[in-house]
Amino acid sequence: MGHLLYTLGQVNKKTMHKYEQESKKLGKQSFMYAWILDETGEERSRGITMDVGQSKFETHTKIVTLLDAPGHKDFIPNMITGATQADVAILVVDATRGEFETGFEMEGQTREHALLVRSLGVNQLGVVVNKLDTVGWNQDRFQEIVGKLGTFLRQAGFRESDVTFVPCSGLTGINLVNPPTEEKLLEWYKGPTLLDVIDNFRAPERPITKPFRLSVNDIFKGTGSGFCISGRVETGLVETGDKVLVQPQNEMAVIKAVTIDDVHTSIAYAGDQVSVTLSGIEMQNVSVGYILCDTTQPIPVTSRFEARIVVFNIKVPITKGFSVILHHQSLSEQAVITKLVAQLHKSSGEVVKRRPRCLVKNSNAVVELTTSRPVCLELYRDVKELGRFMLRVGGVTIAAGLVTQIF
Ligand SMILES: Nc1nc2c(ncn2[C@@H]2O[C@H](COP(=O)(O)OP(=O)(O)OP(=O)(O)O)[C@@H](O)[C@H]2O)c(=O)[nH]1
Repeated sequence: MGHLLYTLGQVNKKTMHKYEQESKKLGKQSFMYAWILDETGEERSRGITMDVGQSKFETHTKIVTLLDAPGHKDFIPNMITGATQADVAILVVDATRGEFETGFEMEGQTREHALLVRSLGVNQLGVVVNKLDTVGWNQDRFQEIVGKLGTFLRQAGFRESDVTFVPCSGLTGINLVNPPTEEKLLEWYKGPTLLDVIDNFRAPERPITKPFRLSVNDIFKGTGSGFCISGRVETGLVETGDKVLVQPQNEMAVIKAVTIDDVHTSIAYAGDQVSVTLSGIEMQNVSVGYILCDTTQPIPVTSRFEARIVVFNIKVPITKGFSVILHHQSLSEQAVITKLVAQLHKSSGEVVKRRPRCLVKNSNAVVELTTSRPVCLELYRDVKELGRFMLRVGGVTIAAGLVTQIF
């Protein structure tokens, strides 16, 4: 993605030259493009993304916000933060022999990432089959990956027509932005570049007529009075001067300023990534994961709710009293599965068993959850974006869920 941004002119030559020199000094020159999005010293020295990097670029038909999410399994909570804000996703796999296989095995991250983005509501996917230069642009290798991953993605709930595979080399830049000149690739590939794939995504519909909700992803001191929070407007719209309710804190605040991409604006709509300056509330009373919302139609706050869950490939069956971490937007909160209400048929959704003793891998169920502190949730049928969540245990995602009832 760093190389794509550079080719699109989003990074100036001087900065790129600096990254090249500095990465060379550390013996990590091959990471010079990764440094465009990995900005912290630790990310650069370890050579991995840890937090969500954000940047912007344009295609023929769209202005795109890129959220570069970490791939390493230690940073899945950050990846979830990125994925919950995403309309579409690009899944990058390494075509090098052995590397794709490692990522695709049971414990690898390729499956988990694909399942997570699908469970979080992303249904259009571009799959970058990267590093094809390491296998001499071999068509059979590309097809092998398309075959294996394609089958898995269909099982994960992606429609075949919504998934596009694209052969690339992030290092050399081949087939990222410009049509390839590499002879070995041209022999068999006539498809889109990565930028074309992004340009061809359908723009999602924005729920701008629903009551205002903004999920807080970051909090920081601004330059003037008050402080700033950044996040995505999930539903509705927000204007400078608006009074908003900060939940679950149940405190009022005033929007002093709204900025999108560092430019002041008076109004922001559902789907916009924004920073807003808040006043009338103490900075320490706002946390990541909180929701700013409409004062007359506030978001429900609860510690007990019912949900339909899809259980992933777990080793230990889920029983009543099971402790989990609930991931909802940017929030992670301790929770307990307090009731196993019913086990459902995987495809029809009909109840196959009431009050099951346990839930095994790959099953569907209705459960009741209790969180240790109140959280902001919506019913999935009212606001999809705020009615979804993930459950994790010991660093592993065990289930994805939809809120069906709030108590
Ligand atoms: N040979 C080759 N190497 C590549 C290619 N793309 C990336 N690399 C190298 O792979 C390494 C990892 O690149 P990153 O961009 O940090 O990979 P990432 O997938 O973002 O990894 P995380 O930051 O952990 O999510 C760097 O040394 C890159 O130069 C490619 O197409 N061909």
